[in-house]
Amino acid sequence: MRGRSRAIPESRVYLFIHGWITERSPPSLNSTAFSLTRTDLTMQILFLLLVSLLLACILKFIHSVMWVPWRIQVHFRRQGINGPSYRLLLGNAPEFGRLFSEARSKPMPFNHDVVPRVAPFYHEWSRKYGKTFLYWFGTKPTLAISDPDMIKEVLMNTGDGSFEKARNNPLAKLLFGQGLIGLNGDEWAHHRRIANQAFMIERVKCWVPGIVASTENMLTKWEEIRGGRDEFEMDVMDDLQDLSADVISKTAFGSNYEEGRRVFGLQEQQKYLAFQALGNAYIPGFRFLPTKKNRERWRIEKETREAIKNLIKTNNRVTENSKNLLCLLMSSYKNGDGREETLGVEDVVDECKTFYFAGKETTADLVTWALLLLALHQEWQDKAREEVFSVYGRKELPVAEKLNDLKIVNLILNETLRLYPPVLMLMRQTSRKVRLGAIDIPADTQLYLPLPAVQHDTEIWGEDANEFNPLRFNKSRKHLASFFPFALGPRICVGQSLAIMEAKIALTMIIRQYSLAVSPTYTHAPNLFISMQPQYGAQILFRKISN
Ligand code: HEM
Repeated sequence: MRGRSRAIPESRVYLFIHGWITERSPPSLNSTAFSLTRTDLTMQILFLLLVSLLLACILKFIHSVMWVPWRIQVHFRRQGINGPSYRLLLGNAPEFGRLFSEARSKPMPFNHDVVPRVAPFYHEWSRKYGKTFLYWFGTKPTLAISDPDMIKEVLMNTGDGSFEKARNNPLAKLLFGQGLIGLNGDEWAHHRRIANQAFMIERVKCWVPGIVASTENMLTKWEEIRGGRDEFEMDVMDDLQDLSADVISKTAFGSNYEEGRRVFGLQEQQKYLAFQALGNAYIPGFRFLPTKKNRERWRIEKETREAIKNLIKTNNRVTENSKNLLCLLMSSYKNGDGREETLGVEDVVDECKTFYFAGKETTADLVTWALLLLALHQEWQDKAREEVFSVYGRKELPVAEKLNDLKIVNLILNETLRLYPPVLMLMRQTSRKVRLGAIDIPADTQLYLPLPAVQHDTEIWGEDANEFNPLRFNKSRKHLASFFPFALGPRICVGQSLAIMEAKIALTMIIRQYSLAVSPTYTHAPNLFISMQPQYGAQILFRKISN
């Protein structure tokens, strides 16, 4: 027995236990051999740790990409909610992409049944699975809900954390920084209280002369293009985007608006870089790698922030700027419990980026679609022009006090926002388990509120839901959440009054000067590119109206 026990030395016992049995001769018990044994032991422990770590990762991976999605899918199916099946890792992203490319591949007749083109996945899946269905964005479950009562409950939720803004891809932060659009919780509430003060209607009215001046500049350019002809054709999209950028720059930076426009030029470059990245799958951490495009993104971000900070410094010295957004955002306000609140410089920089991102394309889209609709529906164009003549005459420049008298223009803008809402994707996220109507929704489920589909729904709007009929806004609506182009509730668009004011002024000044017709070169193809835009431009024939 003694001989056999000596035949298996201590060191080999370890090796055996850990499966590394070798034919090495037993080391003698001198100090070198002892330290070698300790090294081996450390290696063994490290190896064990690594194996355990790898196992844990594999288990976590299986848990999050297979078990959790399967369990959530079953959870919804038991409640009668179906949808396209979850596919490993990618979810329904490939079908989502395919449906969009198919929809974009061909134009449509000039009617207003645009949902199949701008929300093709909703169109397809709601017909197969019903208006409430579950789909997967990668491993993220997304519940589409179109019942106006449920939408109202989600949007009107006042910050108990049940329905938060869905978290953005970190790259999107390059576009709007840590501004209102991407914030949640107390930080959002703090920014929002100050932004609400800055966008109070009385303040927005002060920006009217600036908006009128920008529109006049645009019309002077159009007159140069006309060059004395009776009729000329123009794609209005780019000019209306420039007008919108000009207006935001003026409202934000007052007399420094030229420098402001340079900053927004940088933002425009950033937008294209960000969208290139957003088009690809997001790889965590990739944005920190010094690739050529990332270095370009960082450079633009640095330059933008520095330029806005310089504008803030200049702004503080110029007293006539006291009405601009920058100044209003830098001011302090008393909150509900009487405490003074302010935003820091970095916060103001983020908000300037946000306003540009949120306000430029959206407002330009509204005016673009309104002009196209008026060009198509001549009877409404005539009615709107008559109203403009009766409110402002043929020469008077629009003033804030009379904008509310433009009732027909208002109906037309509402009907435009119903049929062609600039913002198409409204997303929320449950931060905890919640009950919505009769549905139990687990935490971390995204909610897709199909704004265009609800606004075109024949069950809500009647058989003529896809017709252009501004008069429908003369009657009161049954559901608050059947029309929500600016969202609803606490997160309603902060720039709504500015957008409507700009759209009214632009329409007024354009239709007073020109009669419009749809150009034969126009191709109807509403498209989701950040917001709803005409894919091939908005070509309109303009005919000068003699005074
Ligand atoms: C026709 C033009 C516009 C439309 C249709 C529009 C639509 C919307 C919608 C639907 C939301 C809610 C998004 C969501 O909750 O997911 C929103 C939020 C927002 N909009 Fe607008 N918007 C327009 C113009 C503007 C303008 C001109 C500005 C500012 C200059 C602006 C600034 C914002 C901001 C900062 C938010 C975030 C508010 C918050 O979360 O508290 N928008 N907008």
